[in-house]
Amino acid sequence: MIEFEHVTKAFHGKAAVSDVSLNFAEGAFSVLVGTSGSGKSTTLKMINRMVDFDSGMIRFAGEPVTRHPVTTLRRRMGYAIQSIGLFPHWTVAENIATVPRLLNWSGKKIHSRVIELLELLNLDPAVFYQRYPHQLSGGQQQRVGVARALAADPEVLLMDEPFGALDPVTRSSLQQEILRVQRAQGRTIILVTHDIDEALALADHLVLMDNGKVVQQGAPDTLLRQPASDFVRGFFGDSDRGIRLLGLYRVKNLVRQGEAPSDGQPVTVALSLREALSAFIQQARSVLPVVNDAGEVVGNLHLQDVIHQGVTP
Ligand SMILES: Nc1ncnc2c1ncn2[C@@H]1O[C@H](COP(=O)(O)OP(=O)(O)OP(=O)(O)O)[C@@H](O)[C@H]1O
Repeated sequence: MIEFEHVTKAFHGKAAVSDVSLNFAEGAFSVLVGTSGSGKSTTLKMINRMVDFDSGMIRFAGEPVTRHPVTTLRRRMGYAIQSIGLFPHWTVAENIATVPRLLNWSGKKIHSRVIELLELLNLDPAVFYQRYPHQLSGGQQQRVGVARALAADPEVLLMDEPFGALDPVTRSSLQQEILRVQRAQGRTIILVTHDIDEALALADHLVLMDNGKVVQQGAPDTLLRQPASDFVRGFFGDSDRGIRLLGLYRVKNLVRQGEAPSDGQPVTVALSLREALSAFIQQARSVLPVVNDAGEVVGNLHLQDVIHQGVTP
């Protein structure tokens, strides 16, 4: 859906992005991670032409982005950033309605969409609808920024550290919400983050950048199991790779069915193996029963199977 071919961008003679070739597939959740100053934000901003590239080519839906009028691009691509850029003299509702208003939606449709998004992002409409940005906490402003980006149901969502100022609980629930939206509606999402665990939790397609270049890209599992260089290995923390791999798998992948249910507090099929490992340690057991979403016992989980799954070469 979005293709980079040998794209280069320099600021004041210094390359920020060098010879980057990438393909962001339709419906995929792509995540850019990397060291500070490695060119992630610049890469993102070149997609909706907030920054122009110097050489190479970027295509959106088969056409060079330079052939799409900037206004059209911005309507088709939602954009959410950490330092959120809400309009200070507009209420929360007006901010969220920015693009729907540009698209001439009816007042009624805009109102119901704003309510729906406030609820989605856990902001009580009765409290927040009429507030102004300066009356919100940083995390609430960020959520309004995400709501604004989602408002007109864009084909592509570009997000630059959108959850940066959130506490871990809100951050995790918003991550789940974005994943749900992406899976349910097949949205193409490209997200920049510093947070390795966030990147691993969200990405179908992970792009690791360093010094303006793509160092490795692929499924998270591939980057963890087959790091292309010592830099990649070090980036994911050599000693944490096994634990991080466990975060990519669910209990349901390893259930041993047909065994007599073990003693112990059950784990659920949807739990990550990383969380299941904590349950083994907390309960000082090597086998735990597994329950499905309806709470029925479906088999056992063995600690040795979990450990095996987290073994890296
Ligand atoms: N508008 C600009 N003017 C001059 N230099 C810039 C500009 N934007 C980015 N740069 C430089 O380009 C390089 C890449 O910056 P970019 O913001 O893309 O990196 P990043 O990977 O997103 O960094 P971070 O994770 O720290 O946000 C950096 O060296 C930065 O200083």
